[in-house]
Amino acid sequence: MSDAERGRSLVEVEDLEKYYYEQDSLLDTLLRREQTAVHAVDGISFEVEEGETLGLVGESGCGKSTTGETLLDLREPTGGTVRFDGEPVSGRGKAETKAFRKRAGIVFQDPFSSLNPRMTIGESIAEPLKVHDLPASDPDVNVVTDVQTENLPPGSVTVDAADDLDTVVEARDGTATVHVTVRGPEEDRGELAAEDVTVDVEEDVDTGVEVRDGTVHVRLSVERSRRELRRERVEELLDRVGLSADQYDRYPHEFSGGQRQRVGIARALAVEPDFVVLDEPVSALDVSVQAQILNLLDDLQEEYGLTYLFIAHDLSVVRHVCDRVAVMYLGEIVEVAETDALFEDPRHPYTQALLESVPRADVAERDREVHTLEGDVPSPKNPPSGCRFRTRCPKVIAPDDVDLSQAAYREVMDFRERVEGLGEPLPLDYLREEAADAYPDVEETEALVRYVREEFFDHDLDGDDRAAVDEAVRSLADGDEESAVETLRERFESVCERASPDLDRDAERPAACHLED
Ligand SMILES: Nc1ncnc2c1ncn2[C@@H]1O[C@H](COP(=O)(O)OP(=O)(O)OP(=O)(O)O)[C@@H](O)[C@H]1O
Repeated sequence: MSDAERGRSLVEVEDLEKYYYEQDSLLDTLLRREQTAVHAVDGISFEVEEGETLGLVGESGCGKSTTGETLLDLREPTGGTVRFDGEPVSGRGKAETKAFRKRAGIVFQDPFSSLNPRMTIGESIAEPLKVHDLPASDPDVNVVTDVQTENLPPGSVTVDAADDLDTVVEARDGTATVHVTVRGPEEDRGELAAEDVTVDVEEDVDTGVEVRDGTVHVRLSVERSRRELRRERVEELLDRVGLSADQYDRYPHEFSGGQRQRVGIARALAVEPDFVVLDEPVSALDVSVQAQILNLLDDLQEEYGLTYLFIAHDLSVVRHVCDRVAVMYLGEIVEVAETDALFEDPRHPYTQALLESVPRADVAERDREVHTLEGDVPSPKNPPSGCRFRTRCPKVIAPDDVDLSQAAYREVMDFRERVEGLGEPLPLDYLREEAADAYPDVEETEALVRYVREEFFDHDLDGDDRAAVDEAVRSLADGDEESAVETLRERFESVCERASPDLDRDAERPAACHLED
């Protein structure tokens, strides 16, 4: 979509936090220890503009689904606000919540587990219609008729349309127009009777004709029951999502993954929402089917003027679908950009690393050096200080007087983490034994110093860098962990661990990285 078409924020997220609390063990419960908070979403702000598709990407466990579910008021936020069309989504009354649920829906990754296996797919799609008592007439919609007459004198026809015709006639800009043609007999047979008149209506409405005093009175109405109307609506939806009306009575297990996802989409669209969270809608599907579903989502967006939040871990999917992309890491948004800008010039090292791991079709590109992301996302129970990506970042900023390659600096940082008890603990007794075996003629502590340097550092350390590491190992040998931590911190502490970089949303290219400061 063009920039001119976008602009108004439909969803506004401000400092949103969602923590999960879980007791670690039975012992914690018995001792009434304080619960550990899982910082799934930790202070994010962004907006989704009307009519756009905003991508939300990041590795598994970064908090994408939690964000989507909190946006839809399916989870209560721990802090911050979500506004939909200017109104806060949580803490509202029953009626307002119901009205919001009609306007905002979700498509899940796995349509099989989100569809009730005991319901036919028609029933599944009809369910939200039932909940919202639909189809129903909208009092704000004006029903009008567009009448053509044939073989009848001017002014001899009146057409009366019931107010609720908008339940079956699609409204555009607040008006539902019914197109009617009323025909009289080809030849004049004297006095006109109702049987001589035919009424054709383009839309699917019921008609009644009476002739009184030479005037034809046509009545347009909907005579079908709500149940019949629902079935019709579901059949239309099935057709619209690429299935067929006669599949209404089939069960989910009779469908392929792609077909089930089409059902999931029809179910989400049944109540004609404005906003849909697509939570990894194609991740569970074969690659060949993915494109079909993405095309369908695209067509439906165009047709119904939908706004999407598209959650994905796979950047390659996002590229062709999203107008803008927000990149999430460990509960935070680290970069937001227009899709093309993000792919052509990613600013945050995490975005760069995610892009590096996207497989390229291009043969020339396949040979390029790939720095895929190493390790896992750290636990959101105890996120790293400062920049959360720093423990895996290939561009951590060393202090000015530390002149080490990034690889050497990374080794120091990883070692420091272990000394600080954040990574895997150092097996000190084992290292002592190994050091004594390796250097039997060297004093015990000095042997450990040498051994640790050899074991943990592939890159050479010189001068003050080496002195700081050696000094820290001596402190460890003395059982003084605190001094070891302090010595290493004094020499090597990075701005990336000291301060959390902000995402300046007013910047031309917002990226929460100290390299952008
Ligand atoms: N109900 C819960 N209780 C406790 N922790 C939870 C709960 N739901 C999610 N989490 C944790 O919150 C973090 C964020 O999870 P979330 O599912 O939102 O991430 P995600 O980016 O969507 O990942 P995925 O793609 O794997 O779903 C994870 O560490 C997850 O383990």
